[in-house]
Amino acid sequence: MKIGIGNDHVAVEYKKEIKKYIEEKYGYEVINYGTDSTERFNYPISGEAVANAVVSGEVDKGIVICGTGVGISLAANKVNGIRCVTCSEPYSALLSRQHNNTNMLAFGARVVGIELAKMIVDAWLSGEYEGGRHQVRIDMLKEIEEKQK
Ligand SMILES: O=C(CO)[C@H](O)[C@H](O)COP(=O)(O)O
Repeated sequence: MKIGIGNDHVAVEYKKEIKKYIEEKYGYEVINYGTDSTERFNYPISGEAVANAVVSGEVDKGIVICGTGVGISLAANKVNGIRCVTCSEPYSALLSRQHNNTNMLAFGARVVGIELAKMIVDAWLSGEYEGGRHQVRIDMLKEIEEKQK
């Protein structure tokens, strides 16, 4: 499993800790698409970079972090094929995998403490898409994307 990770200037140390956590706990390869500098860095750059890596298959899933998780998830969700959830608790993270087949997770370094963020990551990584009745809704999301082309 390969995970792409991205962040802005707000979440540099936070990103490093989440990256290390996933590598050590799961043994997954975590590829960094974010900034390692605390100089102001515009979140759409890394949101789009991780999203492109997910849709191209360069990585299997993506995790993106900014101050609130909002801006960077908006950027990711602009890329066709991305379903990025912004979470501040584990329940939605898990259900977003089971029902919405999310391929990216976002959270806010200014919102969610690092230990809660690890619980959100655990819930999200453990969730398996259930398909069935949910697939028609995923197909409808795809249709919305197609209509925009
Ligand atoms: O949360 C964010 C986007 O949703 C950004 O991290 C936040 O807007 C950055 O703010 P500033 O430039 O004041 O550090």
